[in-house]
Amino acid sequence: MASVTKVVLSRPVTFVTGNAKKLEEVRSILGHSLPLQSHKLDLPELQGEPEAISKEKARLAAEKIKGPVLVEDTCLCFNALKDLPGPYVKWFLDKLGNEGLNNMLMAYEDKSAYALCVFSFATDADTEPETFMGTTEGIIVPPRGPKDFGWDPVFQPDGYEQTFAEMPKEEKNKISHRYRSLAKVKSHLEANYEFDIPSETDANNDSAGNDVEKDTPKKRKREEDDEAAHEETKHKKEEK
Ligand SMILES: O=c1[nH]c(=O)c2ncn([C@@H]3O[C@H](COP(=O)(O)OP(=O)(O)OP(=O)(O)O)[C@@H](O)[C@H]3O)c2[nH]1
Ligand SMILES: [Mg+2]
Repeated sequence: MASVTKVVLSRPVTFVTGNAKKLEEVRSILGHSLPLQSHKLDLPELQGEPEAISKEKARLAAEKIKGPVLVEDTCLCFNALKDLPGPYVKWFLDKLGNEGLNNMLMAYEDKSAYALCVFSFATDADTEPETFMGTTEGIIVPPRGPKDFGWDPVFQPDGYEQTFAEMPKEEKNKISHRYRSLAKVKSHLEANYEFDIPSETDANNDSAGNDVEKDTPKKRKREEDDEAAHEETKHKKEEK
């Protein structure tokens, strides 16, 4: 059997996103299977097909981080609307809310939709990013469940009675578009790359000198506390 020469990476992969909820799911899906750190940055996004948007995000992220990066772009596609809002769901959700997403399908009998996650991995800014797609099929329903993550309250995956928002997180993370895409990322990286990371301290900074914080238990705990405090304030506001 021909043996595959693996590419050696001397830095952890930096997951670049401006979305704390995505990061939370990525961490819990990947666990410690991959040396991963995060960098909070809301990257500019092209208009176009999901794969092209995700790839361009990876190029921009790799330019900024100057090391191996992982990014993702998430779409929510309504079959009756020929896959719209797709990659533009963020803006539809911002302007119209979950009720508005429902109303968009009012004129159609077909409420079916799919969630699509397109991860892109790039070792550096000059190498073509590799993309990995994962989808979960479902239907769009009136909002049910906690409102702490995007359109989760209106997406009910096929074969389930609960919306993504109503499901325990562990359940969503076993069937989600993000899980399915990350499973491909993980097996591709395991098969083609190996990590040889020099020292603990070096890994705390990327080669561009950005302060990229390592994913330590202490960091996670702090972020969980921040998140909990944020949620508590949000709920108090909503109760008023
Ligand atoms: O209910 C949800 N369940 C999910 O599993 C999920 N994943 C993403 N989203 C939302 O869909 C839009 C994607 O836009 P998006 O991919 O550009 O993300 P973003 O701009 O928030 O982060 P990033 O681009 O910095 O990574 C944004 O509104 C996200 O909040 C989700 N909502
Ligand atoms: Mg975005």
